Amino acid sequence: MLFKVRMDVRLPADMPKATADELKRTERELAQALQHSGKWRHLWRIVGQYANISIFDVDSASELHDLLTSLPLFPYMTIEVEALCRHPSSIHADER
Ligand SMILES: O=C(O)C[C@H]1C=CC(=O)O1
Repeated sequence: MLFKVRMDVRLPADMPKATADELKRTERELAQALQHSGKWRHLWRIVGQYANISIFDVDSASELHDLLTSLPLFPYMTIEVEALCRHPSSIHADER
């Protein structure tokens, strides 16, 4: 199942830089592992915002929920999810 996910990150202004840096480091490690696994198919920065648009390929909505809530930055993110399916006019036959 494909999902489009928008994540907006807002770290508290008074969060120590070392804490923020460690959160971002662990977030990057997990995000890259999930990309290597094929679960996190696309990760795009939204220009000018501390936000991203991502495409996830997971087996269920529950799996996506578990994955998103496991992200180190989850407590500091607002997340919007939209389910996707194949467009009948798409020329990309491999899309599910
Ligand atoms: O920077 C972000 O958009 C938030 C989050 C998503 C991947 C990652 O490494 O951090």
